[in-house]
Amino acid sequence: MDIATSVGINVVSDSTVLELVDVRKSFLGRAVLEGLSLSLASGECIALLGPNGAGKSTTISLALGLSETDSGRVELLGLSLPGSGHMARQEVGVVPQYDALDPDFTVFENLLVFGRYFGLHGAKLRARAEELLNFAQLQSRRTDSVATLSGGMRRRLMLARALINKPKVLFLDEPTTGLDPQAKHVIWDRLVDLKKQGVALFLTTHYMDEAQRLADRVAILDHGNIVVCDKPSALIKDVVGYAVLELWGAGADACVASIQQANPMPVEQRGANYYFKNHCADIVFTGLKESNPMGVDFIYRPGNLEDVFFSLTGRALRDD
Ligand SMILES: Nc1ncnc2c1ncn2[C@@H]1O[C@H](COP(=O)(O)OP(=O)(O)OP(=O)(O)O)[C@@H](O)[C@H]1O
Repeated sequence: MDIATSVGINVVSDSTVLELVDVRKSFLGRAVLEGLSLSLASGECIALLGPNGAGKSTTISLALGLSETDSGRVELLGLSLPGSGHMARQEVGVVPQYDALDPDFTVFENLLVFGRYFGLHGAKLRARAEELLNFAQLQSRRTDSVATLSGGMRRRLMLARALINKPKVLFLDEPTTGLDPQAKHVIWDRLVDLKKQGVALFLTTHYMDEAQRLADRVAILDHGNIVVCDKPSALIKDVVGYAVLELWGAGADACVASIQQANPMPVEQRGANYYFKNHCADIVFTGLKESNPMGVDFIYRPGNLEDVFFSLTGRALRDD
C-alpha cells in the first residue's frame, strides 16, 4: 500500500475536474488574462509556467473562485465559479506560495485547527491528522512548535494540511521554492503518490525539473494566454529538437563570432551563454572537439523545458 492510499485519498474516475474557458481578467485597466482556456482531469498534473507577473497566481485565484473573471467561464468539480466557490472548495486543497502555518501552534495542532475549518472534529479529525503526520514524516515533531521546523518540513506540513479534507484537486503555487534538492524530492514523491490515487494537481512552478518530473502537460502562459499546452517530451521535440550545444566562458563572444564568420548559422543568446540547436549543434560540437583555441566551456545535451520556454517567450523561467 503506498502512502496516498494509506491516507485515504479519494479515487475518482477519469473526468474533467477543472475547466476555464475564454477567461479574461484585467487589473486597473491592464489586461492580465486575455482569453485563457485550459482543463484538468482527475489524476492529471498540469504545470502552468510563465514569467514573473504573467498571471499564474491570478489564474489560480480564478480557478478557486476567490476572484471573479471579467468574462469567460470557470467550472471546478462541475460547479460554476465564483458563485458555487465555497461548495467547490470543500473538496479542494491549496498549498499557497508562502507558508501560512500558525506559529502559536504545534505541528499536530496546525493539522487539527485546519481540519475544523472543514467541519472535521473529534476522533475522526484526530485520526485524519495522525495519517497526515505519517504522510509528512513528521511524527517525531508532533509536539514541536512550527517555528522550529526546517524549510522542507514546513512545506511537508503545508502539503499535509492541504490534504486534511481528502481533496480531489490540489492547487500548488510554487510548492518547493527555496528548498534544497533532497527536500524537493521528498515533496515530489508525495505528489506522485497523490496523482496515482486520482488527485488532480494544478501546479505553478519556476523549476523546469519540477514540471518535467510531475506534469503530464505543461502549459506556458505568456502575454495573457496559453501559448502551448502539451506533454513535456512533445514540447521539447516540437519546439527545440533533439540536441542543444550550449557554449559559455571568457572567449565565448569571440568564439561565436569566428564560427559565424566561417559558417553563418542561427544561434540564440541568453545572458552570457550561446545556444546552437540540432544540426547546428552537431556542427559546432564536432568543430570544438577538434579545436578550441579560445578555451570556451561547452556542453552538448538534449533539449529541455528551459529551452522550450525561452524559444517561446524570449525569457528565462526566472527573471528575478
Ligand atoms: N489585486 C491586484 N491588483 C492589481 N494588480 C494585480 C492584482 N493581482 C495581480 N495583479 C497584477 O497582475 C499581474 C499578474 O500577477 P500574478 O501574481 O498573477 O502573476 P504571476 O505569474 O503569479 O507572477 P509570479 O511568478 O511573480 O508569482 C501582475 O502584473 C500583478 O501586478
